[in-house]
Amino acid sequence: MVVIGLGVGGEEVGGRLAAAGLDVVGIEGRLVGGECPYWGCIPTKMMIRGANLLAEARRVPGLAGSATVTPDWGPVAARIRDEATDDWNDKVAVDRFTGKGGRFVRGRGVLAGPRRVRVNDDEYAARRGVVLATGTAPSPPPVEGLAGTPFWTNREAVEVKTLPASLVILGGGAIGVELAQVFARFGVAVTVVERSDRLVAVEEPEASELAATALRGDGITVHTGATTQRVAYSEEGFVVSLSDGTTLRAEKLLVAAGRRAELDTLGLDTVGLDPSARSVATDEWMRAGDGLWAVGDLTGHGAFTHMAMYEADVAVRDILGQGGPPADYRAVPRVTFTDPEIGSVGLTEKQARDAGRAVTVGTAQIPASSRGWIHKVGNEGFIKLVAADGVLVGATSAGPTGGEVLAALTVAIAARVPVRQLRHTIWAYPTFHRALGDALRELG
Ligand SMILES: Cc1cc2nc3c(=O)[nH]c(=O)nc-3n(C[C@H](O)[C@H](O)[C@H](O)COP(=O)(O)OP(=O)(O)OC[C@H]3O[C@@H](n4cnc5c(N)ncnc54)[C@H](O)[C@@H]3O)c2cc1C
Ligand SMILES: NC(=O)c1ccc[n+]([C@@H]2O[C@H](COP(=O)([O-])OP(=O)(O)OC[C@H]3O[C@@H](n4cnc5c(N)ncnc54)[C@H](O)[C@@H]3O)[C@@H](O)[C@H]2O)c1
Repeated sequence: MVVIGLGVGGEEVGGRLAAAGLDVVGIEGRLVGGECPYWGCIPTKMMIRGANLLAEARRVPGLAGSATVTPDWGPVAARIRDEATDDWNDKVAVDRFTGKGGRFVRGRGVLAGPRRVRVNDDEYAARRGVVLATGTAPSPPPVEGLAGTPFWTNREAVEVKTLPASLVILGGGAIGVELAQVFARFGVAVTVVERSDRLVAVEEPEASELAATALRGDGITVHTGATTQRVAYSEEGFVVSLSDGTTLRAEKLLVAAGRRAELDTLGLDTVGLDPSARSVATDEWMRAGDGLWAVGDLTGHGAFTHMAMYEADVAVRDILGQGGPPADYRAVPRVTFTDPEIGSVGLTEKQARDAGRAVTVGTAQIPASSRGWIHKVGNEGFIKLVAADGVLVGATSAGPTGGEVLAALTVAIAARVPVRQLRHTIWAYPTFHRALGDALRELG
């Protein structure tokens, strides 16, 4: 086998196939492990951990005495270097892969025909096949003046050692809102510019509203429905002009306006696939063609580490002929790690209605629950359930532990637990997840 891209998905596929005794060549252009450990999930969640500690300390007055909070980015930057990324060195990860029997090649792999891959000046012919796992890269929007300026992507934002005084963020999706809150809580003057009419627009409208309220509560200026007309850069920093006449000035500019799979340079045409496509289409066994599999971000099923791991598992079982269930995307969970956390799984109410389902909805507010009331400051959040044909088809769990509460909802959707059974389930008192019972009672 040849695996192109040893990020989250590729390392899992390549490592497991090598450990099973197959002859595996793994090709990686940057760092083995991919975006998640070096510039994604792990370092950003370390940043969020620091930011949330500051926010909790600021909540001490009125509940537990007084606290003097002095933010310092130093420990966060050090932890990212020392504990998360080894200063962006992947020796440990490369050794992990070769230790399982894989052959590692550093370079950019390109398909050169069915079961053939070119990398550096070599060409590899795979007897079994090729796995594509090349992920996604930041995709800056076509805004006049932006190209050529030293704007940040998530990579520079994670690598920052000294915080700027001010920051404009283009994009209010998952990256934009998570990092906006982090930097604001460390004292940066942050402005978020979002093109669509709400933040985290893939989520329920109630979640977008909650995110906007939370960000504004952290002193962040939020512009939604905003068109960025022009970006200019000089020694004094960035000037971002919006089409409504607003001019924003900031020391740094973070572009978090989406990511895309770089498929045009992957040689897809040599295996009969469209190099201008946004994603690589697969069947339910992650097969993209004869002797060709694709896993992770580039399949377009959801750009999450747990999705890359899930698809890697399906592909490995298919390649090794181990059987088990094929890919099922009914219960894909996702968590945006703002404070409050916004977890969701399955369909939104609108998606379910647009699919022609006869939908019922139930909601409960976390502050109105016993635990929310006890928690007091920082208790914002809600549960929203979307049901059709007697089972849940979608749910949102937002709150101080929104991502954790989501687990029960993911199981309910994945296992098609009947709503009538959920209604008669005992939810421990006084937990945040007990609000599920309230939302179930509201379900029409
Ligand atoms: C800031 C940020 C925060 C995130 N937070 C979360 C989170 O909290 N939870 C979550 O679930 N997900 C999160 N994600 C998403 C998560 O990082 C991705 O979904 C995950 O990394 C996808 O894994 P992958 O294997 O598909 O791609 P990647 O991890 O991107 O790996 C692809 C690898 O392929 C390599 N490559 C590309 N082209 C070639 C080529 N031609 N030849 C050789 N190598 C190549 C790349 O260098 C890369 O190492 C976050 C992402 C970002 C950017
Ligand atoms: N907690 C998590 O699981 C997590 C965290 C971060 C990232 N991720 C993954 O990484 C992916 C990429 O994150 P992202 O936030 O870059 O993308 P995104 O697609 O989630 O959000 C991008 C946002 O930018 C907006 N936008 C696009 N062009 C714009 C412009 N010119 N001006 C202003 N706004 C503009 C879009 O409307 C959208 O809301 C996510 O989809 C997610 O799957 C996951």
